[in-house]
Parts: sequence; C-alpha cells; structure tokens
Amino acid sequence: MGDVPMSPLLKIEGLTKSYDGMVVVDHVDLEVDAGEFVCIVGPSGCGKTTLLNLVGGFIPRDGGLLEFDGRSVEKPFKEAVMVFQEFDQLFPWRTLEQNVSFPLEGSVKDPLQRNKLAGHYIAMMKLEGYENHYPGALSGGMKQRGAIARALVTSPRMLLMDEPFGSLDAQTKQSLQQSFLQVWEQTGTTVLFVTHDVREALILSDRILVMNRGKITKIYQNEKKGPTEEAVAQITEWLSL
Ligand SMILES: Nc1ncnc2c1ncn2[C@@H]1O[C@H](COP(=O)(O)OP(=O)(O)OP(=O)(O)O)[C@@H](O)[C@H]1O
Repeated sequence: MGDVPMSPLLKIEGLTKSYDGMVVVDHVDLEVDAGEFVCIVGPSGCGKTTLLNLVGGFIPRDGGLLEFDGRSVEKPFKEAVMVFQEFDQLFPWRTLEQNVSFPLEGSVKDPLQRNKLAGHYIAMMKLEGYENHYPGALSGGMKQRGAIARALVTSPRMLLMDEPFGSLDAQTKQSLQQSFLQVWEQTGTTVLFVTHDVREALILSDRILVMNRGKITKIYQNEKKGPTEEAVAQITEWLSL
C-alpha cells in the first residue's frame, strides 16, 4: 500500500479575475501544502495583490476553483490573515499590546488571558518592553513586527503577506526576515508572500512563483534556501520574459 497523498491546504484551479474587461488574474492553478512558505514575484501590475486578495476571500473571483482545506472560499475567513506593506496598519489610539490583543476580543473573554497571548507574540517578534508604546512612538520596522504579531495572535493557518518588508531599509529588512523565518518555523503556519525582491524570495521561501500578466509563468523550487547568484540570475531572467 502506498502512502495516501496529503491534500493541499490551498487548492486553486483556473482562477480568474478581470477589472473593466482587463484580465488581471488569468487561469491560475496552484496548490500549497500546509506549512509551506511560497513567494510570488513579478513586475508591477502583474496581479500579485489581486491574487492574494482572491485567496483571502476579500474580493470575489470571476471563475475557477478556490478551496482552503477543502472548502470553497467565498468571503474572508478567520484562518487566513493578511499583512500589508504600509506602516499604518496598527490602530494609533491603542498601545502595542492593545493592538496585538485586539483580534482576540471576540473570542477570549478574560483580558489577562488576552494580554498573555499578546505578550507571547510580542516576545516572538522581539518587541518586549514596548507593550505600552503607541504606534506613533515605534519605528517602521517595529510597527511591521507589531502587525505580524497581531496577525499571528489568533494562530491563523495561513498568512497572506503583501510586501510586508517593502518599505524598510536594507538592515531592518534583513533582521525582520530572520525573525520572521524563526517565527514561521515555530508556528508552522503556511505563508503566501508577495515581494518585488528576488533575493528576499530566495532567503525566505520553499518555492517561488513568477507571475507575468496574470499568469504563473515559472516556478522555482528553492531547496537550498539562499540567494545564490545563479538562482538570482535565473529568476531575474524569467521576470523579463
Ligand atoms: N479594484 C481595482 N479596480 C480596477 N483595477 C484594478 C483594481 N485592483 C487592481 N487593478 C488592476 O489590476 C492590475 C493588477 O494589479 P495588482 O495590484 O494585483 O498588481 P501587483 O502585481 O500587485 O502590482 P504591484 O507590484 O505594483 O503592487 C493592475 O493593472 C491594476 O491597475
């Protein structure tokens, strides 16, 4: 008897979306296993953000199959949480701890328990000591760490990340990439991560999807994890096709 193949966490077939008659996501097929870290790279306007929004159920698709854990995605769902590029994702009128614990307010009644959980993810994202700071008193990198902590606090099964480190300087970006990789290993969450940065994709992911004009045109299996010059050259060439 052979092993029963595990069904993918995310299953996409023929996924399509148009705006004003322009096809933006064009018959995309994709399967992502639980725990995988998948990056999407592609030129500006090729449909990366639209694909993430479709997967999260934030916008309706025009056609195709889109299933998360065997269920058709028709609207936003708790198991998938989005993190954006912008530094203003945190509520400015709440402290870091109040921001991170916010998604628990509907599900965890005891405020002490909420704070304990928030503290766990604040520590995981290396923000200990800043619990009572307001976002206005945090740097861009710290705000992104906070946004990731808040995304993780409900233990979502999938993170949808739209260039979360895109506005950071090189050094801050590097340190966040390393902390986020550790967090990914600790939590086992599945990640779909959009980036413009080929090196970033090679540092972070198991698999890199190259998108062009709404289609996934190439897939790079990133077994070695690391930006070798050959890998960078290969993906850069694919991006220009
Ligand atoms: N709500 C919308 N209404 C109309 N057109 C849209 C909408 N959202 C996206 N588009 C168009 O769809 C195309 C793909 O946009 P999308 O944001 O998905 O690309 P992207 O690859 O994420 O680009 P970037 O890297 O610049 O963020 C673009 O031409 C964009 O103008």
